[in-house]
Amino acid sequence: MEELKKVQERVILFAAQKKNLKEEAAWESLDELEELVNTAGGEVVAKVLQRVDSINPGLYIGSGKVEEIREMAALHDVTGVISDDELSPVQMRNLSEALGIKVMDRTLVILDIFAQRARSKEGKLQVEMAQLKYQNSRLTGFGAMLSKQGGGIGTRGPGEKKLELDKRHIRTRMELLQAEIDQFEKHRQLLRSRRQKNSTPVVAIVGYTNAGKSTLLNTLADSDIYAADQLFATLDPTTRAVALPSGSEILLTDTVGFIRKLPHHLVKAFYSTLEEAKYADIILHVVDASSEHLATHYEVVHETLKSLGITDIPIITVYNKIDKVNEHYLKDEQAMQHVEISAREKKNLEGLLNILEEMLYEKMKAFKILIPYAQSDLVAFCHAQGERLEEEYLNEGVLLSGYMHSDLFYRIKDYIVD
Ligand SMILES: Nc1nc2c(ncn2[C@@H]2O[C@H](COP(=O)(O)OP(=O)(O)OP(=O)(O)O)[C@@H](O)[C@H]2O)c(=O)[nH]1
Ligand SMILES: [Mg+2]
Repeated sequence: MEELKKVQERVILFAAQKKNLKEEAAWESLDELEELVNTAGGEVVAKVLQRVDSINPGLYIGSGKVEEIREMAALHDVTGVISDDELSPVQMRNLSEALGIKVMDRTLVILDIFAQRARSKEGKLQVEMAQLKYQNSRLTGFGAMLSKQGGGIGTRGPGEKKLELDKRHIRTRMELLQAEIDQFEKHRQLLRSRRQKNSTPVVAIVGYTNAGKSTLLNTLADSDIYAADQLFATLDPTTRAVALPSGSEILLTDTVGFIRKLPHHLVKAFYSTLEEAKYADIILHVVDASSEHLATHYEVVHETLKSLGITDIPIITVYNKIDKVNEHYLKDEQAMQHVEISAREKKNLEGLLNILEEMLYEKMKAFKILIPYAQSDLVAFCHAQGERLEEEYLNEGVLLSGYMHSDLFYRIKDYIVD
């Protein structure tokens, strides 16, 4: 493995803001890009926003603005520039020719952070795959430029491997990766079907990056997975068992955070592990209630869920960091359920668990049945599907009482006693 040169990036960020969009939103997005760059280890020297009627297909921004950035770059001795929107291969090539320095975009920065953060084998495979897809379409300008540069944002692979830049190699490598990813996929399906048989309810925690998802899982499951004040602290999903107030158990899964402007194909690549959420019984949408950008975050999460095909799972909106909030904030009155908590200060966790339990078991109904001893399979069925069971051995058979999902009542209806 080749050692990568450690390059301290000093960059200028830039964005084209279409006139029909609010200027405030464009700055908000640029500020977030700065946070991403800092997370990736770079330093932002300046931020440039240009209002445009339409996006320049050749350069993304106007040529006058490009010249302005070129002068600014020379003056501040920067190593590169980063666009807030994903650049087309053509725009990237033209811009790097015009500026003579490394040209990057938001997608590349996110990929770079993911490359540094991936821990699991599957996570690493997925990041590498997404990086190769990104590069494959940009080899003409971008690849040559990266080889010249030899380090910095966009050149790191999972585990600091140097990225392969040859087109033929990329294709072969992508096929190999896909085969391995498929294996993981199958394995996950198997685990999932086992869990379904087990009937332990699965609850997935989703939300914007840095909302406090991992902190919530840690508090509830008394675990110590990595949680930190940075974007994309979590990349690999983690599942822990958590006891509800009644004593029954759920499986709680933490997931990778969402962010605005993530291109669709990347959503698919990175969020395939979010399939766990797709099969969850309930989704906890954790929102940082103290963020001034709460409304955007909220929307991005709902949009991303929709693009992943997750539309019919009940969502509990969890307003987190309530300890930091003192003014009124936007509340989602539309949400089926919402609750205010502080994961870090352990405030109102019982409230959250109670709502969770209520929602999970609202379709559970009490039953009391008498099963003849010959029907031991039915007793086993009740043990698998029932909750809070009590049993008594009588002469005629087993007297069982407890709670069961009403959809399953047809299996026991012949044995019901008052
Ligand atoms: N004040 C306050 N801070 C919190 C609370 N919950 C989490 N945090 C802080 O918010 C930061 C982000 O928390 P994480 O749990 O890592 O957030 P996450 O949603 O898992 O973030 P990613 O994995 O990066 O997407 C950390 O510094 C936490 O200490 C809370 O209830 N109150
Ligand atoms: Mg996390």
